Amino acid sequence: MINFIDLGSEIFRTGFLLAIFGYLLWVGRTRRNLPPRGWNTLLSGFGLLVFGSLLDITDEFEALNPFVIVGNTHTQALLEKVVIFPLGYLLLLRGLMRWMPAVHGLSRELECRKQVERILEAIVETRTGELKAANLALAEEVVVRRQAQEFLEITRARLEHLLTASPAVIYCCKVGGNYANTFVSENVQALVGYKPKDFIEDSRFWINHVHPRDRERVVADLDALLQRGEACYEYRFQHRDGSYRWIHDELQLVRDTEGQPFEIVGYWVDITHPKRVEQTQQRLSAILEASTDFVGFSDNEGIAQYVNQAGCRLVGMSAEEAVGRPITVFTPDWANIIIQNEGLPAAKRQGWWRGETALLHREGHEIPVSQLILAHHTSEGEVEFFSTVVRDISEHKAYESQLEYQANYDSLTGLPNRNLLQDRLEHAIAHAWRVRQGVAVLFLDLDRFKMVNDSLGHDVGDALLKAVAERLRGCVRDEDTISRLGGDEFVLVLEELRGGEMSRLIANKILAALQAPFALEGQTFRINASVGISLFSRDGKDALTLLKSADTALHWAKAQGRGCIRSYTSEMNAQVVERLTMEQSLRQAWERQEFVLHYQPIMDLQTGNMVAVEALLRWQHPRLGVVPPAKFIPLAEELGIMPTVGEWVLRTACLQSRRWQDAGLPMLTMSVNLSTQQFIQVDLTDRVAHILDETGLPPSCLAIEITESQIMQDVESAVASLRAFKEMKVHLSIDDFGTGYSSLIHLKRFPLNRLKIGKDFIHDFTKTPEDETIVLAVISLAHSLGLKVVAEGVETEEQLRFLWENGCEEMQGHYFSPPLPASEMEGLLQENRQLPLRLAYQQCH
Ligand SMILES: Nc1nc2c(ncn2[C@@H]2O[C@H](COP(=O)(O)O[C@H]3[C@@H](O)[C@H](n4cnc5c(=O)[nH]c(N)nc54)O[C@@H]3COP(=O)(O)O)[C@@H](O)[C@H]2O)c(=O)[nH]1
Repeated sequence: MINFIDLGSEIFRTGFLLAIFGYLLWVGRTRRNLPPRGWNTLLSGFGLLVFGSLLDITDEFEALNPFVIVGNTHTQALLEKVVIFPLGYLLLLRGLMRWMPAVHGLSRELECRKQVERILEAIVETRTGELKAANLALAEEVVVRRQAQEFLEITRARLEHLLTASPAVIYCCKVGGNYANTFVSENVQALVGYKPKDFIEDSRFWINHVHPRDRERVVADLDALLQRGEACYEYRFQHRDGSYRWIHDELQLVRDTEGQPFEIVGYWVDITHPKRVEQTQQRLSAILEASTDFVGFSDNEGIAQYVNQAGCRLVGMSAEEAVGRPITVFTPDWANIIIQNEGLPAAKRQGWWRGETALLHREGHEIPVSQLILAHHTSEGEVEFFSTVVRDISEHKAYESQLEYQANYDSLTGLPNRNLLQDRLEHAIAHAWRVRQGVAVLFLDLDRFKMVNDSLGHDVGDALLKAVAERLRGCVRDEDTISRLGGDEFVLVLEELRGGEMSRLIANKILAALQAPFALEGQTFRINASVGISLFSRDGKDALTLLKSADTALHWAKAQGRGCIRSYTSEMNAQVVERLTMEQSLRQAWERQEFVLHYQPIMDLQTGNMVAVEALLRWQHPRLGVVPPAKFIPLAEELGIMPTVGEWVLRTACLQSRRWQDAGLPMLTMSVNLSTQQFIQVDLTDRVAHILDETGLPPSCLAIEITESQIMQDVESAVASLRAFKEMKVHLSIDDFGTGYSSLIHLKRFPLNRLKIGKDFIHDFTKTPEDETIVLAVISLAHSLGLKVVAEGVETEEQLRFLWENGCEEMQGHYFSPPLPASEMEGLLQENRQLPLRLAYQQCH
């Protein structure tokens, strides 16, 4: 039986040995990594001991024998005890002995290592200290760096904000070519409406948006940049919305390390507004400089800060001379007083002042000006400076005074005209009220002035008016007013008059002065004048009434004859009323067909036959009866209705003549008078031709009568008209010959047929030798010009005989027949009555 306790003890012993063995192996090899010195011996010792132990075990446990190589014998036991165990122990000892130095070395090495470790630990400790210090420094540096980083971040963010908010757009671009952008800051969008990528993606984007007119210059400047290294210029850039913005572009060339141009960096700023302001200022400045007005401004101390060119010219200084001077040097003293006392206070108060002052040229002469002063205030309400616009009104003033003169004075005589007369008269009346003295108004009209004008020409007429004005000046005091109203009408206002008689005395003095002959333009002649007088306050209390009264008195004076003086009386007004009534009735007469024609025969003094009939106008007034033409034709002329009436006369007379011819009555010449207004019609001959054509009267059956004065008004056109009539075969007669002033030279040029001697000469020639002489002279003159003579107004046989004896060809007058209505004239024609020439013959034979 197996003794399990012993077996266990043996196994334990063996296990223990194996453990020791294993440990030693482990220490030797693994821990110390030493060469296995003594190990084999040691293991052999152990091996033998183990083997010996196994043999012991087999002794105890026979069952194990088969597994033991050596059987359990005494020899074997001996061997076991003597060889195996001692050898085992010896080997074990030897192994240990060999192993000890290694262990000792190992321990020394261990000690060394420990020392090294200690040194290392010291070093580590030192280093750790250093590292700790370094770490600390590092930590501090990290903190600093972090702070720097944060600062950088903040700065970057700030810069970004600044860049976004900045009006300047930062950009980079390539050098040369199209200068394509490589970078454009975001804020470009605010500048021109485009995004940075628009600039970067299209290499021509920037240059294509530069204004075409600026492009060439900009590229040239950029090219120049390569030489200088920097540039700064302005150009227009097209905004996305199509408009152009002014850009200020400032840029620099960046070179690479080798000094070669690398890129351009710069910035764009929108200067559209300042540019506009600048342009506006330039334009304003150009306008100011181009202005013809003095424009300037001064500080509130009154020192000139700016004077434009026109201003400098007006005061005769250069801009350098003018600026810096007190503005008072530009104006005369009297104007400075106005400006200081009135202009500047008003400008300070209400912002502006306008008035008429003057500029003082450095040479001393004054220039009348219209001046505007403006006060410019600070936001605090203080006057900052004054500006002024001054306009030269010399021409205006001259024109104004010329106008004033024209408005108040008669240009021919230099006398006050109606306007100034009215003014002076009003003053005179006002003064008369105060001093309780009289004022007289003398209305003067030259007699037969029209005749002088018409016959001697307008130059003589004008010279006469001037001479009359001069003589009038000599008749009154300087304080009295002499005025010319127009034509030959003069009005005198006599002031401080004592009694109405004085006015008559002066009127007489005037008439006497005018009666002296006038020698003008080579002609000497006399004239007369008529005067109407009105007195303040008897004949009127205001200017208008006094003038009216004097005018009425003048009419009365003229009605009395030449060279009369009449003072106004209230009865005279009735005449004026009559005239007004007449005017009104005359206007209505035409509409009411109140005009008729009477016909007066013109007889041949040789045969006694009727050769012509004169058509004479009559007005059949419903209340006044037949009004003779002398009473209404001048008024009709004044009212301007005479051309219409005259045309009616012509048509009616031609028609009547044609009817008599058609009725088989003798074919006589129809003589028709033309009024002055008719005669000056430019288409007169056409009108007459048209009426002849219309009525069917042969032109040779019409005679036209015109007066000398009508012809002399415009000789050349009269000659033209008369020649045209002559060509039409119309007869022409000069009416009332001898009463006008026709020039014999002109008379020759007129293609006339007859001269009619005015009835005034015929009337009187039997009593007045002068008139007889005139009649004979006219007959002789007419004959010498190859013209027939018609004597008008023949009333007596004596007159008839005289005319017959002296070769007058024809007569017209009550002796044979007064003017007759058409029906009576027709009877006369039918009767074919002849002029009884018996008496004349009897006398002769
Ligand atoms: N433009 C026009 N003028 C006209 C027209 N009709 C007339 N007149 C002109 O008016 C003036 C006055 O004319 P009237 O009062 O008709 O006088 C004429 C005769 O009636 C008058 N006469 C004739 N014979 C005698 C006489 O023996 N004694 C006398 N006292 N008077 C007489 O003479 C005037 C003749 O006219 P005229 O030959 O033309 O001179 C007068 O000047 C007319 O021209 C008209 O239609 N248009």
